[in-house]
Amino acid sequence: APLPVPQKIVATWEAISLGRQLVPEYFNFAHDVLDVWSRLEEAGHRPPNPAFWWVNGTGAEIKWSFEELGKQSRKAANVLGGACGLQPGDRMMLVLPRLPEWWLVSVACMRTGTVMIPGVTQLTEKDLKYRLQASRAKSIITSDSLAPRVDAISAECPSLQTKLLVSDSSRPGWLNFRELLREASTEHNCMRTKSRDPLAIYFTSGTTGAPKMVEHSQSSYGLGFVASGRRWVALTESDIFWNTTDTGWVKAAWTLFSAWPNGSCIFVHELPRVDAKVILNTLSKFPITTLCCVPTIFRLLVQEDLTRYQFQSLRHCLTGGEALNPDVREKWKHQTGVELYEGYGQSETVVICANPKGMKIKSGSMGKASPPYDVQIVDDEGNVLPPGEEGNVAVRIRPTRPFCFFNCYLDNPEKTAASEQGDFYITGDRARMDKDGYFWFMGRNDDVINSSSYRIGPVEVESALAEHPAVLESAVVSSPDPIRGEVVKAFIVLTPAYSSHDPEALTRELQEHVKRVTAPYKYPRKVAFVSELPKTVSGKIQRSKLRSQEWGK
Ligand SMILES: Nc1ncnc2c1ncn2[C@@H]1O[C@H](COP(=O)(O)OP(=O)(O)OP(=O)(O)O)[C@@H](O)[C@H]1O
Repeated sequence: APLPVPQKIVATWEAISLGRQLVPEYFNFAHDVLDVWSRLEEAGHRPPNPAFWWVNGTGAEIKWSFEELGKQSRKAANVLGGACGLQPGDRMMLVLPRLPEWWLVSVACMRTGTVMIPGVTQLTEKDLKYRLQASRAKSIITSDSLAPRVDAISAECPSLQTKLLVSDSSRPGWLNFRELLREASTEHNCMRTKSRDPLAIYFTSGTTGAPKMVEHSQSSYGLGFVASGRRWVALTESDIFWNTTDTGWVKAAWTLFSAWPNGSCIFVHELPRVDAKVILNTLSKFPITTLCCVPTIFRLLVQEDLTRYQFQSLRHCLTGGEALNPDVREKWKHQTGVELYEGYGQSETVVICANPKGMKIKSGSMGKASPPYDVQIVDDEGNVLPPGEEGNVAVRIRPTRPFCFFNCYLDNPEKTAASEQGDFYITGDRARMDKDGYFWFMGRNDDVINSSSYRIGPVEVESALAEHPAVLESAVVSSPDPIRGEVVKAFIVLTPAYSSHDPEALTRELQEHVKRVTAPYKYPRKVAFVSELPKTVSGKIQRSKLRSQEWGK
């Protein structure tokens, strides 16, 4: 029997996403995906759930169908092309809290061919100046809290022509986006972009040297997540997908490009700060079917009494961005009945490894290579290593560079070249692959500890510590030692129940515990109890900060 219309259309995108069908020469996500869903919705091919659902936790709510999203984003496109004076190919910084305007402006950028540069709202004046200068952005859109920081540096950013404010009040020198949007026309002709045209630029977090600009194309993002959205995120047109990520992080784009091609609803909570109870209450109150959070948040959630909540619609959970400790996955699954599916990727890529729904999970593994990527473990010369051996996680880019891959590090051919070795792109992460094709993350290259010629991955030690009831979370790094050169040191945040225990006795107990659950040489010879761990805005543990502190550099 012929497939119903939406399934047939999505199947075509999925085939492209999997590398089984050629990427079309022209592609624009707004025109070729969102406007198509608008028509499918109108023809009754979609349940009546919204395409976008935003709440702020204090009663305000916004729901848009694909039709309404189309209308609002065409208005927004007219603001960018009109008052804002943006031409196709111009760049715009997009730094907003989790406000509906972030999604509107993202789509408006697609409609006008504007290259968006998302950033997090924690950017300082210095960060903003660096980003505006390096990217030569013509425009920036932000909210009240960041506007003064932009004003302080905008004179030093000669390319910056317009500043757009998302606010109910006005500010001298700024265009008011909400006012302009109200008056804008709903008629707009979508720009006909080529698949290879730039769509977005992301600044890496710059843990090593100045942040680099990662450029993605209309198709790398626009079509690169359809298959993983279907298989790993397991989305269909009746799903409601909540990812708690900050808008400035690639995960917000991953969510957009996974959910909307599959006809799913993107759910957003403004979440001014991460609060476990707010997250759990939101999951109870709204018919969210699919949840994605970084492991840090799941670590917080499993500390709560989850049996007090009823998640009526929740059926699929995901995590990624850093390693998931098996203990956290088990606790979540045990208390909610819902499995936690881990994925792995980078700003430079789409999903590199994942645990698609239904695949057997090996606890502690980040899953198998996600097609169309050919993922291998290679040595420093780019030679493929056999199963079981530790090496660099690498994605094959020769003879064929996957379409769903970054174009380059902008204005930085040396860095682009340095990220390649033989036929591969080198991620900078260390792992091994087992004979069944599952990948086991060890750590970032720089985070791996060399102690008395043993190589120790921090994640394994942290996961061992996580199994002990005293440990809320931990970061394991190398620390100098006069005899061994370097040793394992664990920075540990205790659970409330253990916070007043005798630190020396607890240190010994935790050391014995690690010796019992992993190879004894991996145990932390040094232990420090701390009240919190340094983290990036996206919630990742910054081991490099602790390491520099240990080594005094
Ligand atoms: N499931 C996972 N398990 C372990 N690590 C992960 C996982 N998912 C992502 N990561 C880590 O996150 C990295 C990608 O993160 P991202 O591209 O956001 O930039 P970043 O590494 O935080 O920034 P920068 O490259 O500037 O340091 C991966 O290379 C890996 O180290």
